Amino acid sequence: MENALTSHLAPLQKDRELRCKDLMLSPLSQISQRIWNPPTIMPVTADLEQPSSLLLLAGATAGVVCLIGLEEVLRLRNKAANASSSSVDGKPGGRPDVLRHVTPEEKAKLCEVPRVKLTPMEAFDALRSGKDPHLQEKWRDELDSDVFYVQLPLNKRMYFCTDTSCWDTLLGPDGLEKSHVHRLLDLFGEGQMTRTRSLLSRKTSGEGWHAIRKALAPAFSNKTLVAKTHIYHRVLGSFVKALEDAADKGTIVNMPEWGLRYTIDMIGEVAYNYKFHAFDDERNGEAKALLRGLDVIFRETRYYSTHFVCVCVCRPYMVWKDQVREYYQSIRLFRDVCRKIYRQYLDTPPEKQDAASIISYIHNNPGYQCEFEKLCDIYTLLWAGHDTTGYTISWAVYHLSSNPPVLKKLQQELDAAKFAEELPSYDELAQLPYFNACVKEIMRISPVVSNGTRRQTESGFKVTSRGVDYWIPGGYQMFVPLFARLRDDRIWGDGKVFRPERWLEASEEQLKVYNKLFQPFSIAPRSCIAQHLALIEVRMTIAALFKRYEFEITTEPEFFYSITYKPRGLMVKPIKRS
Ligand code: HEM
Repeated sequence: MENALTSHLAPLQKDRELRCKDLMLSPLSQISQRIWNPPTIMPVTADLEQPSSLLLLAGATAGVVCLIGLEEVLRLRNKAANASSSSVDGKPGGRPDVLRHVTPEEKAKLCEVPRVKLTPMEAFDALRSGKDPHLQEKWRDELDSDVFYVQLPLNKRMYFCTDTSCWDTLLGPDGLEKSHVHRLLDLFGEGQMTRTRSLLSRKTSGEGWHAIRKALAPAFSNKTLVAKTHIYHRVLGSFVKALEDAADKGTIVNMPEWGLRYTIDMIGEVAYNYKFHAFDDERNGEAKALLRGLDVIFRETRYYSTHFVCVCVCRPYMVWKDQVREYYQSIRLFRDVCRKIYRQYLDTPPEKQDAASIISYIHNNPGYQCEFEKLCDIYTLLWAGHDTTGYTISWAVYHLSSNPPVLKKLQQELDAAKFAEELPSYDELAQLPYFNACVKEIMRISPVVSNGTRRQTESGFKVTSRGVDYWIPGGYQMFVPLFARLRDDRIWGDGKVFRPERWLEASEEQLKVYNKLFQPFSIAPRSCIAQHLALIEVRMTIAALFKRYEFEITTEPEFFYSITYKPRGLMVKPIKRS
């Protein structure tokens, strides 16, 4: 792993300094990058026998202690402020006014949220390991409550609300803000202690999110995306060809890995006109190194969920851990590849730039304050744009291959359909009811963004669930897991069973309820900006794969959660259909 990463880093790093000057226009960003960009500071490679390294380590330790203390002081201050601001007559700042209209008298009558019966260390381990993606469902059933919290070490808590009726209140336009975790620590460390953040992590109000999203929206409209069908077909064509070779040779395929190779190719071309050549054995070194690197990043990023400040500050000093070195190498590789993508775009003469590509919309977006902010969204879209779709395709292979009667029915429909070209178009697929029911069912039972994202309880507020009024204190992280909504037996009857027929058999009334609750892309205003892109890609791919192949599962997957929900280790043998 290290060799693969290092060999791809070396050439990219050659003109790194130059590009940093070029792209990070803000001097503040440059300075903070240098100070806080862990790969460039000493400790990761520190020679512990050098007195200077020891001094640095001692200084860093003192810094960590101060930061943890500072964080706690800020939390307590926030708590005190919330206690006084939770009245109707106060004029509190921030957004969730709807949530906080509770008088002190009312507050006294509210119930305390039940705590998950785990010690802080047990809760930390359970969340960090990612081995049980259905934890929140389990905790909900154990406590018989849709609102609960886990206590974590260092006096931290995470709140969860699995009640679907609270969804609009918590995530809707007047709902909770994005978590302050993102303010300190954006994905891949780029936002660490800097003012830069990505579309995914900006607060809904006051951080330019609205302007940026509005200017990016046309790039993700159905019309713009459907016009790129030739690109989807080209990339999908190489994936189908690779599977054909595997089928001819009887090769067993690691489906999640292949899914990600395919979707990184797709997002590279659709969004950035950049070719990763992930299925070309001669040229796929960069893509392979990048995907392995991202796997390392996600593994490490799990620690952020619980103790982000400690992790973000301490990790660079964990010199004895190989995985920490790998983590920073991977971040470096990821950043450098994104810079290369942006450089390639900037070097393209304007008349040859594709004005409808997502990178053009990023580059010409007046919402960003500097080039570095644009780069942050190039990272975000590259990551979010392949991981989610890649694992959805793997889930499709898993569910359809594990349910032969469903697969048979689906293939009958696909066989009967007439497609104008070899690969189907978006409009042609829209005409296939059973196929569309299968796609919905896959995304219902295995929503890749199963936890939603974290939100922040900026001030204390009231939540009513199952007729009980709870008081949620301010200053904590809150999760509104998608799983709970999409797999809840109280809504779906047999929520944990894969049954596409439910979408076709439901009465009109029932279907209305299902469609309202089926929100794998979350709800406005922070719903997925790329949902049309995701649906086009996922639909076309599922249709193309299952029209040609069947997949024999040779190794059952391990259900795993780390940022996204994954069927880890799913091995399949593609078999050509006669
Ligand atoms: C099956 C595929 C996908 C699923 C299930 C999915 C799901 C989601 C969900 C649930 C959110 C909301 C997170 C929150 O509550 O804060 C989200 C946001 C987002 N997604 Fe996706 N997504 C998918 C594909 C993609 C793709 C292909 C891209 C990029 C090309 C993308 C980019 C983003 C971005 C940038 C946001 C943040 C939007 C904002 O806050 O304004 N997603 N996605």
